[in-house]
Amino acid sequence: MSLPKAELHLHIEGTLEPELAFALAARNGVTLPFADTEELRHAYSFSDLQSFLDLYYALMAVLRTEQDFADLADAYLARAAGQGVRHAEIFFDPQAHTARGVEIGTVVEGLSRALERSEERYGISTQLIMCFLRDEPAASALETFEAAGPHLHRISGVGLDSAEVGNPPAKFREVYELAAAAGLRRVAHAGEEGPAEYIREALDVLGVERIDHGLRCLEDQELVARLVREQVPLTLCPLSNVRLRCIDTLADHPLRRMLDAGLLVTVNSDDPAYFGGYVEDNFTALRDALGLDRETLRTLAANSFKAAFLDEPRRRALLAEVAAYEFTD
Ligand SMILES: Nc1ncnc2[nH]cnc12
Ligand SMILES: [Zn+2]
Repeated sequence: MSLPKAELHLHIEGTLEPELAFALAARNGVTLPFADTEELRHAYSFSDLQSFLDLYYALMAVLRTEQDFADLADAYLARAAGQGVRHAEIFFDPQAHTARGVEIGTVVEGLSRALERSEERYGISTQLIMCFLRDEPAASALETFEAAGPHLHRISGVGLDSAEVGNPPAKFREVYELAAAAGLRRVAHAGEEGPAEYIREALDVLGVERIDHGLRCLEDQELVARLVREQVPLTLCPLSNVRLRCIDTLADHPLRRMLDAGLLVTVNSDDPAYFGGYVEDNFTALRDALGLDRETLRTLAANSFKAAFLDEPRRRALLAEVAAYEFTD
C-alpha cells in the first residue's frame, strides 16, 4: 500500500499514454504523424515548455467523443489509485478542444462520466479545474467561461496554463473576476518559466488560492516570506521541471530548501505520460535524489491534503490516514 496523497497539479490531457493515443486514433480514424508507440515515445525529449506543448496539443487530435474523454480519465484514475492517490483535482484545457471543433460539453460530460464513478471504483474523490490557455487572447478565455456556463455545476475552479513567458496573469483579470463571482476556486500556473513577479500578480490581481509550480519564487525573498506567512500552497512537479529543463537534474531540485523555508509545498505529476512518472514516481524519485526521509515524505503527503479544496471532514479523515500510515520500504 502506498502513502495516501492528493494530486493537485495534473493535466488530464497530459495523461494520454502512447498506447491509448494509438487506440483512440484507430477508433476515430485519425492518422498520427508517428509510426507506432515506440516512435512516439522517442519524441518525448523536450528543450523547454513550448517544445512539450507543441506535441501535447498535437496529440489531442485523437480525443473526439465523450467516451474518449471518459476513457482518458478512467485510465488516469486507475493508475493514480495504484499510486496512493485518494483525492485528485484535475485540470483540463477546453480551448485546446473547442479550437478543433470538439464542444466543451463533450469534454466536461465525458470527463465527468469517469469522475462520477471514481470514489466507488478507486476510492478517489475528484474535482475538475478548467484552465484557460494564457497564450490565447483574454477574449477567448471569456468566451470559454461563457460556453462552460451550463456545465459549471461540474467544475470546482479555474486555472491558467500554457506558454507562460509574455503572458502575465493580469491579462486574465476579468475572467477570474467572473469565476470568483460564480463561486469557483482559483489557481494559476506562475513561476514555472516566468518570473517571480507573475506569482505576485496571480495572487494580487487574480486572487488565486494556490500557485501551480511557483519554483521561481526563490528569486524573490520578500515574496518567499509572504508565501510562508500566508501559507500559499505551491504545487511542485519535480519530474516535469527536469524534463522541461527548468532545473538540470533532480538532485538540484530546491524542494528541501523550500520545505526548510516553511513553504507549503506539494508534489505532483503535471503531465505524467510525457515526463516519465505519475505522482508516487515523483515522490520516489525525489526521495532517492534528495535523500528524503520518511517523515519528510509524510509531511509532503499531509501538505497535499492541507492544500486541497476538500471539505473539512474528508480533509481530517485523510490527514489521519497519513498520520497512521506505516512505511514498509
Ligand atoms: N507544465 C505546464 N505548464 C504550462 N502549461 C501546461 N499545460 C500542460 N502542462 C503544462
Ligand atoms: Zn501544469
